Amino acid sequence: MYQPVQLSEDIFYVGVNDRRTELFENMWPLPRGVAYNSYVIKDEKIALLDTVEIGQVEKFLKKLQSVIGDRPIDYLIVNHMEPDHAGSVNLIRQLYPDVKIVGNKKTLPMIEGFFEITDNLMEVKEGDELDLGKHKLQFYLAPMVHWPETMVTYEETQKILFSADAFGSFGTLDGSIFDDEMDFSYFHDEMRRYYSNIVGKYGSPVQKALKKLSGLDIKMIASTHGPIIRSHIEEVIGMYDDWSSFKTGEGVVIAFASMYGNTEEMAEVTARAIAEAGIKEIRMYDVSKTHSSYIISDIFKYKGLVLASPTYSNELHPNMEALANKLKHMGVKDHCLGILGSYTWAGTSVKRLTELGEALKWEIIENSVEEKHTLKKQKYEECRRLGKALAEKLIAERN
Ligand SMILES: Cc1cc2nc3c(=O)[nH]c(=O)nc-3n(C[C@H](O)[C@H](O)[C@H](O)COP(=O)(O)O)c2cc1C
Repeated sequence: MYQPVQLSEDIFYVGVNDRRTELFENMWPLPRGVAYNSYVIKDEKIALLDTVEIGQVEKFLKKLQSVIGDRPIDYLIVNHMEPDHAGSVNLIRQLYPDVKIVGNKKTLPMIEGFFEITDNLMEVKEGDELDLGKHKLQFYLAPMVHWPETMVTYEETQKILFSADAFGSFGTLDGSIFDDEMDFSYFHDEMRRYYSNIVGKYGSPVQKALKKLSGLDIKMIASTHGPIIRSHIEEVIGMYDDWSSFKTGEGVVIAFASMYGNTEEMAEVTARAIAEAGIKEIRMYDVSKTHSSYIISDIFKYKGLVLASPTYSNELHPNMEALANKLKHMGVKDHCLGILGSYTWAGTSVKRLTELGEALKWEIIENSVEEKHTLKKQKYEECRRLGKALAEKLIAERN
């Protein structure tokens, strides 16, 4: 039996926690689980806003029915078609055969494609309004945040933005559902890891959506993952603005690959020089130990980056190659890059990392360091110089 959670007198949270799934999208680790949020508005008409991942449907239906009892659902608003939210659409339709499924012109073909549902569909356009009685819903398209059909729904009377995946976070809602019921800073890292890895490629569509929504008076943001935000609205909009415009802070991520420790030693020496030059935020990651989602999340936070890799079969170390490919695929912008490499007979890792930095139009710190065999005096000094130069570049940008 679940206690209903109210956003307002007639608007309820009916989302669920998933603490069992190891990998979100079978890719991203979930050490703190994930919440699939769904909401229901109980008015003259009943509207359900998004559903949940199908594996969680039993809990979801219990919650939903504890709110609406025997009343039918009139509208199912599909803000986003990803299966973690649209996964239960078919079942809702079977249980409530008269429900009208509401989406935009990109949603409805997906409803047909995924569920073979072709009737009782209702297409809405930018700015359209749906009257539920006391409550009125407005729809705004947010294409490529981060799927093409994504839209958000604004409830006018309570001024709640149902924002689909935007402003979402990994992590379950452990009793506290609203940001002011918890230490919200606990969610910052998981929110950024969610944004950077899932949405991060689509900075410019996010910017467009933020501009579009800036005219709305928003009192609450109800995303499909993570806490409902009502006390940190400006802060999270600011965070999204920074991340989507690739605005970073002072600090350095050092990501290295190393089989025998030669490249790691170069990274350590460089890190020490960066610290001595006055940079306080340094995050060093072994790409073979730490999942790339955490490294990418910190790359979205800090401007400085050092990539260090041995040459491996004439290429980058495979785990560095994987990270490099993700960064390239995401089009991560505006970083200062220091490059380190180690080899034994013919080095190519520095060349490859330079190509990556150039492809992403990053500022590459001069004099990348490539050492043959173990680290010796001359290259040791070069690593120190590189670290100092990177730190000075970041410090020069203060204010
Ligand atoms: C499987 C394998 C492939 C390698 N391929 C190359 C190569 O193509 N060119 C080269 O110069 N060194 C190559 N090496 C040597 C390493 O790049 C070199 O030992 C380097 O110093 C290792 O750095 P680490 O101690 O950080 O792992 C290879 C080593 C291994 C184990």
